[in-house]
Amino acid sequence: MRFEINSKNTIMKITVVGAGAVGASCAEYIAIKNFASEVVLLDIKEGYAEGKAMDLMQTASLNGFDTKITGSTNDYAKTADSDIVVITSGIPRKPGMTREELIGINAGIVKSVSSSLLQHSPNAIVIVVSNPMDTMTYLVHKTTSLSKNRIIGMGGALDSARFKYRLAEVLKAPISDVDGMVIGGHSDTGMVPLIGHATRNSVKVSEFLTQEQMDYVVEETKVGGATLTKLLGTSAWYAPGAAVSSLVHAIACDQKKMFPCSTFLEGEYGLNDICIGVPVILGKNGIEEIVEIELSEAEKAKMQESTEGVRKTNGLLEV
Ligand SMILES: NC(=O)C1=CN([C@@H]2O[C@H](COP(=O)(O)OP(=O)(O)OC[C@H]3O[C@@H](n4cnc5c(N)ncnc54)[C@H](O)[C@@H]3O)[C@@H](O)[C@H]2O)C=CC1
Ligand SMILES: O=C([O-])CC(=O)C(=O)O
Repeated sequence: MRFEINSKNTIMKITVVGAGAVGASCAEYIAIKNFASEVVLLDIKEGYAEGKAMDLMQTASLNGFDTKITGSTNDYAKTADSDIVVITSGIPRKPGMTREELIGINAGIVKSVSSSLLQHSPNAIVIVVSNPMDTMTYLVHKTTSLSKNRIIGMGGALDSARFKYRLAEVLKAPISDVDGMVIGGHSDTGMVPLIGHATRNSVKVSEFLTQEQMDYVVEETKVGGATLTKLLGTSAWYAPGAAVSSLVHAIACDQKKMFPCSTFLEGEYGLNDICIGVPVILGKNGIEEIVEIELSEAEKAKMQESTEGVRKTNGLLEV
């Protein structure tokens, strides 16, 4: 075995619920990064997770990983003692839909899945992916007894990756040259790409780009998921899977990396009783710190607007 040694110096078990497009992509990236001993894929569809796990395991000798991937049809006993659990179960949107429209079906799924997972892994760190993600993260917060540092919503890591893709496009620069972050709600209107903070090799992008180019980057970033949904007929999975695997890696290997994640706020950014995307430090304890950065008045106003959108969706929950 040649696993990267994680912080606990132990082996890591990770469960991914939902063996669909995002869940399988996430499992694949986790395996390829070779830091986990075991990934359990679980799905409600008979044989589906077992099939995906077998297919992925048959890439192991080709891709050079030792992570063991197993599948389970709704048997949570097989997920017992997971260190990290990822919830991707639920329906994706179709072209023309918003993420918020998924709440009716996905809230029930996320509530029952998180409860089943925690019965077998009461100390797990939970990463919520199912949409509408900020509201599903809030739901897990409200319906489980997990401490807030162990409940993490994935959206900002993906949105930031799309932001960097668009920045690189207009800058005509390699993506490795650009840096930028998206905070706020994970929705078509609620994302707040921090264009004023974005850089190319530490130089603000405003030095290179016109206002029109920066507006283009911001708008394309916000509708990044909708653009792909229109092209694919369902929502994206490669970048979402890669984004989740980056969060899992940061936690499993105690990397103390900063990502924008949806987290329960208690006064940070002047906000309370909401899960929304802000920069956090991820390590072995999950969210180890919420980082409060200085926002401009315009950014604060956008964050406020985003908050109102998330609260409206939270209001549809029956908790
Ligand atoms: N937060 C984010 O950045 C992103 C979120 N998403 C969301 O992730 C979710 C999954 O998307 P896809 O993988 O594309 O969908 P998919 O339809 O390919 O896969 C979902 C899987 O969940 C399973 N499932 C449904 N109910 C279940 C239950 N009760 N227990 C276990 N498994 C169950 C289904 O059988 C299916 O295999 C969607 O809600 C989507 O909107 C997708 C991309 C990015
Ligand atoms: O667009 C969607 O519905 C799925 C998602 O959250 C994303 O890809 O950002």
